[in-house]
Amino acid sequence: MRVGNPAPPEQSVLPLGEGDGTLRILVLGAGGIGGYYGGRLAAAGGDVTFLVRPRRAEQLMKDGLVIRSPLGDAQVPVKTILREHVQPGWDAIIIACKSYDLEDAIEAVRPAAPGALIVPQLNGLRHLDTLDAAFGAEAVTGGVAQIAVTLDEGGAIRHLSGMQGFVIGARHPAQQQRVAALHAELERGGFGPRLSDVIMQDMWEKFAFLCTLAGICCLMRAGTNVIACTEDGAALTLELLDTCLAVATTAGFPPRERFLAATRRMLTDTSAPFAASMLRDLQRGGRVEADHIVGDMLARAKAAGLPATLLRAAYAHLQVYEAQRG
Ligand SMILES: NC(=O)C1=CN([C@@H]2O[C@H](COP(=O)(O)OP(=O)(O)OC[C@H]3O[C@@H](n4cnc5c(N)ncnc54)[C@H](OP(=O)(O)O)[C@@H]3O)[C@@H](O)[C@H]2O)C=CC1
Ligand SMILES: CC(C)(CO)C(=O)C(=O)O
Repeated sequence: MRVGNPAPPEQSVLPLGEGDGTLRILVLGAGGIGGYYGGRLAAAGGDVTFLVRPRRAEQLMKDGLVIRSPLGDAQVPVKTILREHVQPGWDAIIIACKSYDLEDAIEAVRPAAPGALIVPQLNGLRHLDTLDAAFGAEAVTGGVAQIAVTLDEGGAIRHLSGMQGFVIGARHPAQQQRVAALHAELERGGFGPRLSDVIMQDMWEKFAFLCTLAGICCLMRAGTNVIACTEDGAALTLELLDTCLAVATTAGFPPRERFLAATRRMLTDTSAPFAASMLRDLQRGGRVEADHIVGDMLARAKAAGLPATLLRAAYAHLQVYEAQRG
């Protein structure tokens, strides 16, 4: 791994393409998701620049991007840029912020967007509509992150398990070639990106799984392994999953058998700690993506006339948390 001090943010951005076929990738946010995948790609020699805010830029300049992972640690000097210096000239822009920061993130990347694929890696679905409205549906790909990561207080990315899945796929025929080229470039990062030809199916399945996980973990303030040890914990978790899957099915994305079996097993496994990133955010008193995940699923359930008692309870619980947080 390369280690050292990168150039100051203002000086660190290269002008348009270097002509060697390497794709120029801008990553919005060097938190858990952006930092992990962008960091892995940068460590492997990819042309990655992080669009960050001043505090994170200073941290990255001082320490480089630090990854602590059971799959191998890394400390990588990375290029950063502040929003006031952003210009066009990117092949892809990976959006890796929380949903509540999306509007601001859109304004930050807007000058970089002409000609670039917009590659969101947020959980949920509703961000696709927001990004389509901002950049045009032909620019915005689908994406799923299958990983558990968190940014620690010192600015290091903590990878919490050996899982590191990254799925991308075209949502529009006009994107297909460029998405395939981006996938090939991401392979350099060593995290095994998967190119999906059914990305909306993948996104719906992840949405249903995550909404169940976040909903039940936050409601019970515990991981699914603890919940599943109680008298009704596993049954309640699977009931919530059924509601989310009914919403997905109504939207035209019934779950595939393999997903269903694996998800049921994972959500009721008592052998190893497992919790949603939303529970970690809540336990440290931070903001949560309640509206984007649980609220959105509930709105869709209501619109479809589906019974959703547990989903309503989970969302009410998160809204109470947010109200008390102030
Ligand atoms: N963490 C996980 O395990 C997983 C997360 N996800 C999803 O990925 C998405 C991102 O989550 P995660 O990486 O955990 O979140 P983090 O909070 O760790 O990282 C988000 C980063 O985005 C940065 N950011 C936000 N707005 C801007 C902006 N305008 N300009 C520059 N930087 C900005 C924040 O910067 P700053 O530090 O300055 O606030 C922050 O560092 C979420 O939708 C989440 O649900 C999906 C799978 C797993
Ligand atoms: C469930 C998990 C870890 C899968 O990637 C996730 O997306 C999250 O906790 O936000």
